Amino acid sequence: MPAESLIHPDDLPMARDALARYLADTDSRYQIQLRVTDGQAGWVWMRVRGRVVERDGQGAVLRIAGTSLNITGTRAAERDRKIAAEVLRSMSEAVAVIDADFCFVSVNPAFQRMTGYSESDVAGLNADLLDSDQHDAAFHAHIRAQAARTGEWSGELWQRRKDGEEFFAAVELRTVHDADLGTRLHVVVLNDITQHKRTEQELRYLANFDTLTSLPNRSLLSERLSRAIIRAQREDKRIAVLFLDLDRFKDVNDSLGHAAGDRILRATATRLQQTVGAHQTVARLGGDEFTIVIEDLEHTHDAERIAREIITAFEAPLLLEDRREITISPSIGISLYPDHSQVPTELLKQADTAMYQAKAAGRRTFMRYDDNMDVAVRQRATLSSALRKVLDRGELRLVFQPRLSLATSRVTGVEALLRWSSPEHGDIPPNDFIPLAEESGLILEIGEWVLREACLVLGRWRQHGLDALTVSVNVSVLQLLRGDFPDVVRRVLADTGIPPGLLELELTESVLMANAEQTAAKLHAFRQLGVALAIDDFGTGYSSLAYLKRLPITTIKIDKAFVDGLPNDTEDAAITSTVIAMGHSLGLNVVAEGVETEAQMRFLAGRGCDEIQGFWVAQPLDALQCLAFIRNWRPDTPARPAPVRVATLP
Ligand SMILES: Nc1nc2c(ncn2[C@@H]2O[C@H](COP(=O)(O)O[C@H]3[C@@H](O)[C@H](n4cnc5c(=O)[nH]c(N)nc54)O[C@@H]3COP(=O)(O)O)[C@@H](O)[C@H]2O)c(=O)[nH]1
Repeated sequence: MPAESLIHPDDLPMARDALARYLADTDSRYQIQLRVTDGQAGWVWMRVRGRVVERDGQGAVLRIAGTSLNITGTRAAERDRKIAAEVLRSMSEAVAVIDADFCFVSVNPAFQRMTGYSESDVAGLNADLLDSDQHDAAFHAHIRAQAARTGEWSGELWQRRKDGEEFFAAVELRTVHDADLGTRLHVVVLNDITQHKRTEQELRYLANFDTLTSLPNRSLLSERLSRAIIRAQREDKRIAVLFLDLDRFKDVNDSLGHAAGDRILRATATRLQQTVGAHQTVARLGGDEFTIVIEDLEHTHDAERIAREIITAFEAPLLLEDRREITISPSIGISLYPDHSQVPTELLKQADTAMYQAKAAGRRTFMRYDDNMDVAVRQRATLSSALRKVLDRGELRLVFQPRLSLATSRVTGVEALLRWSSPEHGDIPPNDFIPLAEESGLILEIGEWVLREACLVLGRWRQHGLDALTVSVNVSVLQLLRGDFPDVVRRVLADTGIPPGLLELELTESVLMANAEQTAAKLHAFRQLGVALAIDDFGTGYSSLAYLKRLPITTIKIDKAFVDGLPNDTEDAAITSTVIAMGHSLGLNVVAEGVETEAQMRFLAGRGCDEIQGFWVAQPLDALQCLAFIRNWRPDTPARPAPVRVATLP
């Protein structure tokens, strides 16, 4: 027993107490651990053991003998072991100690939480029970070989839990030498990073794919196009970039609602991928714009063939997820590597430009890029901005083309046709500026002006006694789908005093068919007003007889394209005869457009066509000329007077 002066003051009470208890026979042996000064600066831990070696006659202790052992080193090692065990126990990372044969020696609680295996489950078993099938045997063998050779391995790999579920783990393996066992042990630390990996994958997906259609987005498209160009350069191949935009998608979206719009976009994505095949890149750039990259082109006309196939594929209605069917057509622009550019962004821009030209050419078609298109695009932009000022500057006017009844030889009505005479750009044909007005939405304002002006002119003519004359006004799809067009018509009729039965609205066949459901309601509203409804350009769309029957149409106007070949072209003759018969069977009035010759007129009269319109009767005339024409017209004139021509744009 060391002298009390040498014992650490904190340990002295415990040492005294232990001695007292031993002497009182409470404890059978005397054994304590305490700090004792070594006489220098520090303290050493001693294990002190003692026992009574001499007593007096009354049994009182006279002498205790014992041993003191310096245990400073052992206590430090013990403390380190305890700390290490506690650290292992409380770690969130799973730790497994495995032997040189890769069999488990011990695992910590986090290992059990992560893998489902407790220490007793795995003790002595090979660590390959965690191997997942996501990696092949060679991969696992490689890790073990490296661990055995270098004493370390770190990386990420799939592991399998006790319940079979797989998890993605970040693994650190270090080999340590166990002096006690005289062997090498591998300490393996595992971190479950499955969630992290999923988030990373989701972020990568979001950065590269369009969430609505699951197609590659603009960023992945650019990457793929760049890679395709490198491949094509190496293999001396061609690439086509097809830029596709759905015709009038905005109107459909606005009228059917955005949920339906989303369904259309998804169905479009599927139709496109099915048409071009899974190996070609179909991407969505946003809105209703899609891009297709066709690799390994043999000939440039292969790109056009594919564009044609896409347009044909869209002739069949898209079946939406809610089982609704909708027909929508695409316009496609094509650019080619290396013919047009070798730069991805340029190719995309050129295909986009060509797509706009396809739209301008009447939609539902494709165009191959050429350098002149850039000039055309600039011209369109200039015209577009000039168009914004037409109404304020009074640059618009109407011309009127008479319509003749074949039964009575009387002029029954006129079609109002819009003209734009710009001081800067000259006379611009409606086929050039109406699509621009539709794109910008200006057609709503312009269309209302046309309607009001046509009714005002008819009102003036009625004062000259032409009180049975009708006026037809062309209506753009945008007017029909957007806003309150039936209210606009009602208001204009009320303001101008025109009886509703004298107004006819002309709608093109493709407009009616592509937006059948939404337009039907509006058409019924017009019919309730008493306004007549004509299908313009009949035969150029895809309307079915059954469908026509369901629409409250009053007139069919046979497109000029079918009249042109009359009377000799057998196909045109058959088509016009059928349309006339079909129209009559549905109780409709049939008008033939673009009649230019007497022979055409006689053929149509022979087939019972009700009315004709065209240069043979008269070109479109300004209001005064037209009034004069109608008033001078003699139904009983045996020989028709020479057709009226105007010097300016018809
Ligand atoms: N939404 C609106 N569209 C309009 C309006 N005004 C015209 N248009 C549409 O523009 C297209 C071109 O029209 P236009 O250049 O006026 O041509 C018309 C006639 O001039 C022409 N026509 C008539 N008869 C003959 C003929 O015998 N030969 C011949 N070569 N051309 C002829 O046809 C056009 C008539 O078109 P349609 O409407 O189909 O009856 C045209 O699509 C117009 O609809 C407007 O105010 N709003």
